[in-house]
Amino acid sequence: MTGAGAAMRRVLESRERASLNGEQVAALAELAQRVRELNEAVVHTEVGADEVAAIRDEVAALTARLSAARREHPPLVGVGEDGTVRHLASPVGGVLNPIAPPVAIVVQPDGTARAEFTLNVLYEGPPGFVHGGVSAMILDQLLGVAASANGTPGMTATLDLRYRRPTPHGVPLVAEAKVDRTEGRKTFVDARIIGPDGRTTVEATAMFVMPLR
Ligand SMILES: CCCCC/C=C\C/C=C\C/C=C\C/C=C\CCCC(=O)SCCNC(=O)CCNC(=O)[C@H](O)C(C)(C)COP(=O)(O)OP(=O)(O)OC[C@H]1O[C@@H](n2cnc3c(N)ncnc32)[C@H](O)[C@@H]1OP(=O)(O)O
Repeated sequence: MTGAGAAMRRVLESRERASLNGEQVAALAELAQRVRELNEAVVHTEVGADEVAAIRDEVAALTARLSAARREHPPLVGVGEDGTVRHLASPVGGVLNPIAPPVAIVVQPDGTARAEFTLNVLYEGPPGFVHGGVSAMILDQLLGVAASANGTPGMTATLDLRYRRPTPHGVPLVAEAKVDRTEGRKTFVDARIIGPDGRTTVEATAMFVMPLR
């Protein structure tokens, strides 16, 4: 394992996060997906007030059932040789996190972190378009994964964004990030979101700094 990977492992282990097996992850991921659908249905519903009240009580009862046995911290899965870790409850693409937009990041052989995804109305800012903070969050994650895949993970120290044109929701988007260079504990990464017409909507550059301990 690289020094960076070992450092990441120490950071993660110090937080005493549980690991789940594949079957447990799959079952909880399906639950999270149903809750994601519930979230969207809440935003769009036009059912009457009595039905809203009845559903509210049913949801509260389900929350109570799930809370009958609780972990202190959300679980994580696996730390790879390159220092990467699958953060199951990540707010970006975390399969167990019902508020996470469905952004599955794949690292390509040349080190580019890439994701294809469609955002629904839950992530809307200006009507018809993605909230700028959501774009920033997705790019931060992608930038961080690229830094980790490079064997130089770190904390986001700077994140610069340029919103070139509005990012539409409800249509397929692509985001990609690639390490530009490293300088000691610092890793500089570039990223962008690309709209369905192939034009860049948001550009980002970030500097990640590996904490000393
Ligand atoms: C190894 C563990 C890394 C943890 C990774 C995180 C998550 C793990 C999970 C999954 C991994 C997979 C993918 C990644 C996923 C997502 C990415 C999202 C990441 C985040 O969501 S993360 C949250 C937001 N992020 C913070 O919460 C940072 C708070 N902050 C700090 O934790 C410290 O601030 C830190 C560590 C940044 C630096 O602390 P430090 O003590 O090591 O720094 P120090 O002073 O020694 O500086 C050393 C050199 O960096 C320069 N420098 C430092 N900071 C600078 C700045 N802001 N601007 C310009 N230059 C800066 C100095 O100027 C000096 O430069 P020079 O050497 O040239 O003089």
